[in-house]
Amino acid sequence: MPRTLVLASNNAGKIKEFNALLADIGITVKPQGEFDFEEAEETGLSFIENAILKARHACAHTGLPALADDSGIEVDYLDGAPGIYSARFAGEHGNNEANNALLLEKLDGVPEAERTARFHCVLAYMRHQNDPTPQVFHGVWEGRILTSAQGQEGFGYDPIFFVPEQGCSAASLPKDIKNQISHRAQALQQLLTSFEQTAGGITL
Ligand SMILES: O=P(O)(O)OP(=O)(O)OP(=O)(O)OC[C@H]1O[C@@H](n2cnc3c(O)ncnc32)[C@H](O)[C@@H]1O
Ligand SMILES: [Mg+2]
Repeated sequence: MPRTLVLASNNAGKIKEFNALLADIGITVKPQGEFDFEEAEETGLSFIENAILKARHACAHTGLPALADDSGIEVDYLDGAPGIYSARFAGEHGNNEANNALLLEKLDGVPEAERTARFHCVLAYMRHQNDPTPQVFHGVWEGRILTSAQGQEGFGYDPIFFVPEQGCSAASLPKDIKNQISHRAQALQQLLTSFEQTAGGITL
């Protein structure tokens, strides 16, 4: 089990969720923003490629094991878009308001049954920059796109992502509930199970 790892993300919402999810397992999580290096160019054409690329970049710049998360929302009516481009869907990286407004606009008038969508979270764990066996975990959270924003919790597309099994938007969920059922929670649970199952966990 690594003692310290660098979280290869600059997304404040993700960092908050990872800190909550990894709090009591004795791992010190250092967001990459605490180090002084430029973030990786996300040139991959899939969540997996981007997650591996971000993890390897963070390992190379810190010498620490790295955990990266590449995630996004896949909307069936848009043939899977915005997908890996979720962070910059409306053109400006991280402008959640613009991203959500554009998604609502593109689905204007689309009936409920055709508004299905899912969040993907791919985690890549790397022991070092030349790790030949990065561990990859993939969580998927099914839902649909609302016609207007609901709720104040979470981040990104949460206010317009309806979670059928909860009967509300992801942004209306208490943090601890989202952290039990989300795409990120599912992927992280797979990682923690793999740590436990590997003899003595993944070593530094
Ligand atoms: O690459 P890093 O530094 O981790 O930060 P980022 O925000 O660029 O992250 P991604 O490239 O993985 O893009 C993910 C986008 O998908 C959205 N997203 C991911 N997880 C989400 C969640 O749990 N709830 C709502 N939106 C989410 C969010 O808008 C992010 O901007
Ligand atoms: Mg990104």
